[in-house]
Amino acid sequence: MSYEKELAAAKKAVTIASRFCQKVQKVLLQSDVQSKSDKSPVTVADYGSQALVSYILEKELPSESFSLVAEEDSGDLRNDGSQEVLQRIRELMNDTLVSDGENKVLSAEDVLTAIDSGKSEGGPLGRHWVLDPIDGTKGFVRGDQYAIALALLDEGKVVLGVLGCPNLPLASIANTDQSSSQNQVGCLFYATIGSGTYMQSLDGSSHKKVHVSAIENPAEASFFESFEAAHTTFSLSGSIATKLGVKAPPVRIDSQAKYGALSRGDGAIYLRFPHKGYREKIWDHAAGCIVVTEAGAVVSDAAGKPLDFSKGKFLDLDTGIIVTNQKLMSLLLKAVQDSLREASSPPTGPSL
Ligand SMILES: Nc1ncnc2c1ncn2[C@@H]1O[C@H](COP(=O)(O)O)[C@@H](OP(=O)(O)O)[C@H]1O
Ligand SMILES: [Mg+2]
Ligand SMILES: [Mg+2]
Ligand SMILES: [Mg+2]
Repeated sequence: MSYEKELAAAKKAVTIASRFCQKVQKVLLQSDVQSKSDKSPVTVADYGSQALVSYILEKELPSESFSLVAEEDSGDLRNDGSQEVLQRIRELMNDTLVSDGENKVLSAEDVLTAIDSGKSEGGPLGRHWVLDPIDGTKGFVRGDQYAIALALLDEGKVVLGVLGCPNLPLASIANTDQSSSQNQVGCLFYATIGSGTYMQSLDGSSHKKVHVSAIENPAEASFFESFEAAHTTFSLSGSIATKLGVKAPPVRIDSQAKYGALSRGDGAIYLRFPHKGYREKIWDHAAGCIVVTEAGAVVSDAAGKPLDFSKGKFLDLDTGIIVTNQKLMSLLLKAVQDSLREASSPPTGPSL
């Protein structure tokens, strides 16, 4: 099955959305950042990116029935107090569309309609686009890493992924300070099922096939995890790394840029252990998962089961997500299960 048309449309959509987000990050105002009902942040860029990706996909693939599962919805933008924010999104988006040669000026209603195309629930049948318009909004607001993550689900399987990482240097971030200024920044990773993973610069100048690290000795491995302590359990990943014999300190960056960095071998392991009660959403992992899998990695939950994207908006998984290459996975799984067992059994004090 070829997904050429869909890949071309997805790359165009993510590239335009990435350029839009780069522009907005430079001029982001405090008033551009809102807080959603779940207390998580959302910005004019999250909304604008979702509207742009939805608009471009529908324009580039007119014939197909369009189903999009996306993180944001227009609810908060439709209430009276949000007219100014909506206008700002519209102006910022139209600037981008004009500078990208798209001869279309969107109205406020067009913006709301485009955002709301993302209301699909996904599921095991048919085709669904899966979009996180800005993954790592906290990183985006902080001026650090974030990603535009777009995937295609076909009959419940992720078959295509495009990951725009506007702030990720083209050079490895293995252990250097990823904000080092001399590097060109802005990467686009893409993969289709069975065809490998490629990385290009956002401006399309450089382009190469990438592969995950082939490290077999954990002592040489480094691992990636969230920047945000609220999103993962640092003590658990630390214990796993120690059991594995990993010497390097963790590389902590926001968003699915971690999957992109792993796909090109910047690190060998990704550990994600959300705190109790958190349910992972498919848009936080679909694109990253195929990008790193097609580059040679294994992605599983803490029980070693592959992630299942066919169950709607949520990933129902065991405890956390672990990623590494084929050679290290059995060692990693054992370290994970030993650490989880230790964490769940209370420390045995001296017998009284
Ligand atoms: N308590 C929590 N545990 C795990 N992930 C969480 C979380 N709260 C939010 N997230 C998710 O973590 C994503 C960012 O991933 P990372 O931690 O790798 O930077 C956020 O995506 P958004 O920024 O799109 O909302 C959000 O969906
Ligand atoms: Mg969010
Ligand atoms: Mg996200
Ligand atoms: Mg998001």
